Amino acid sequence: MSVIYAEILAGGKGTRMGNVNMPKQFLALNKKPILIHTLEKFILNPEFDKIIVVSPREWLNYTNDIIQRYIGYHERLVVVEGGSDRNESIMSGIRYIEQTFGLFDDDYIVTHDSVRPFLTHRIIKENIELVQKYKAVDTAIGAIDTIIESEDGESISQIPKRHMMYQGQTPQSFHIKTLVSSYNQLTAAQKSELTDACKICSLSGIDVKIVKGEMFNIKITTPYDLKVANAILQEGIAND
Ligand SMILES: Nc1ccn([C@@H]2O[C@H](COP(=O)(O)OP(=O)(O)OP(=O)(O)O)[C@@H](O)[C@H]2O)c(=O)n1
Ligand SMILES: O=P(O)(O)OC[C@@H](O)[C@@H](O)[C@@H](O)CO
Repeated sequence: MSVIYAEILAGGKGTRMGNVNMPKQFLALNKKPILIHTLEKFILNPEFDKIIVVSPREWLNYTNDIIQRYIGYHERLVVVEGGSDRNESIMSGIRYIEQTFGLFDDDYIVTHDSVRPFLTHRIIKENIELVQKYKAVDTAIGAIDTIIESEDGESISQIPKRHMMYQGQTPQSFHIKTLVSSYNQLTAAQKSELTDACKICSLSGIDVKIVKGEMFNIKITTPYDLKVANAILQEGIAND
């Protein structure tokens, strides 16, 4: 019997959001913290046995307070301390699972950026379905613009075929033991270059399947993104 965990990544500082008084995942979107918008999507899916929120150490109490205020006590929800970078935060949540419940061969985890509040129930459902078959799943949208690669930021090194290019989103979902064993094989240098979690598996030669994302499943990173997010809400663009 599979156990499906959700891990909501809220352990960042949000530096690209500029001079705000709190990490961006706690900023209000239509009078409710971004994190709460995201959490509500996961709570609505009964397939998650546990929903783990990873938060910066100095914001743990605040995270629990806003959950209490906007959601109330929820037996499947738990807040634990994140890590020094995004993948260390993922591993921190997995350490909590191992220490609290143990790790078993049919344990899976759906990891998601807390600052992507517009993910849909379809995306969640397809991640849960595919990860139990294929061990690693990414959520991505086909590139709209032509992607160019530049090694020096001044001239183009190559222009890949656009129809083969995608932009990664989240959720990113994994067979937990596969993710952990792949991560433990990486060097510090390999880990430092990662900007997502699926590359942990692809570097180990594991086939990572793709779930189709949505253009509106944006990651709120800069003040511009926050304006876009408000427009998405006001215009009712994000539909399930
Ligand atoms: N140590 C970290 C770093 C990031 N994240 C989470 O990973 C998601 C995507 O990361 P990003 O958008 O880069 O968030 P920040 O690292 O907070 O942003 P910045 O790079 O601007 O500081 C966010 O929900 C963030 O909270 C995390 O859980 N733990
Ligand atoms: O931590 P950062 O926000 O810099 O990057 C995270 C992104 O890479 C992640 O949200 C997806 O794009 C992964 O495909």
